[in-house]
Amino acid sequence: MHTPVILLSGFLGSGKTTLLLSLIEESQRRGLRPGILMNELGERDVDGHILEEHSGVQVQKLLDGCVCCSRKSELPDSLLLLLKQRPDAIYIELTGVADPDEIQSALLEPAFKDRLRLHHTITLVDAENALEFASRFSADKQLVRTLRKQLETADLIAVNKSDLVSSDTLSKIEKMARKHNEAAAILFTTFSKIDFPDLFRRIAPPEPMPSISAESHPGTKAIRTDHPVQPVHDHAKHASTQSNGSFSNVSTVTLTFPPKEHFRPLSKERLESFFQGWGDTLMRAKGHVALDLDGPIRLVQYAGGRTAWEESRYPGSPYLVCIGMNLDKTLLKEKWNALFQ
Ligand SMILES: Nc1nc2c(ncn2[C@@H]2O[C@H](COP(=O)(O)OP(=O)(O)OP(=O)(O)O)[C@@H](O)[C@H]2O)c(=O)[nH]1
Repeated sequence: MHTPVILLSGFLGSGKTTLLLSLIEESQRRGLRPGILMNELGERDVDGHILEEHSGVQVQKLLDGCVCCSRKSELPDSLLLLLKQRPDAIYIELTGVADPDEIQSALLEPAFKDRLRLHHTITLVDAENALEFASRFSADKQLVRTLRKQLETADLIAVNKSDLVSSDTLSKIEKMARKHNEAAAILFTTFSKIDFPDLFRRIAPPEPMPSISAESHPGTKAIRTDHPVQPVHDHAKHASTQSNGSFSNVSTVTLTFPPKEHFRPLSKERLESFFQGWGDTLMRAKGHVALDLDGPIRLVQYAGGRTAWEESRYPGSPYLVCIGMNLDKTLLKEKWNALFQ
């Protein structure tokens, strides 16, 4: 029997974890047992903790690098571990700078081709920022190419964060996505809410369905399912550009909080302007942070230039993961330390 696999792709902060959480919750409602694999660029597992906290599921994690290149050799073992749990489906959240092609070809390796089938590759697009990506990241050709590959390889493109933009912008994004992918269904989503009944068809074994259609914007096409995956073997080239477990010019820095005696309370506004101060070089920040010594730990998410705050039950020491392009790590750490002086 082939276990269906859903790949979740899309740039940093586009809404992959939000979608994964919904997929898990919907699976639980349907009595399905999913196996989850999360890949994070950073060495700390912010998203895995969010998922475990909200859904109670165990998540298989690959941290500190990208599963499509520097962590690629670990993918088979992770998949085998997941298969041992006999899941009804496997959901894999890729990093924001991963090329889904590489994972699709890994599923065709002899160890998996009779055990796994690609059910969907969903690429999330951050509607508020997607139109500027090519010019904003023009210094990093490989990143721009990867973002294009994320569109090209999807069979479902979810233009997410559509609450933050006008319908005119959505139309422009649809055109841009269509230019790279003629066949994918294109949906417009808020908080990654996509049409679950369609997505879940053919995961539940007793419900065979010949084809799947997506609730879509006018002009979108049906989702192709179980589409043939062509092996692509340029990951060696991809991996050779790696340094410090990061993709091209994208790297991560984990910031920790000072000890009690050096801790000075931090306001939300100060932390938000710390993020803003880096301009486009800081693409994403997320972590479980402490604003004062006796207050609660909070989850902070900086993505696409916006900061969101949520409650957190994270039991460990606070930290913040920063992901950026050409990040000056020394300066970042210096400015971080200065926040507490
Ligand atoms: N306004 C708005 N915010 C959203 C939407 N979808 C997700 N977010 C927020 O955007 C932030 C990033 O969402 P995630 O789901 O963590 O994005 P991601 O793609 O998993 O991020 P990485 O794994 O770091 O690449 C979070 O604060 C979400 O709550 C949306 O449709 N509208």
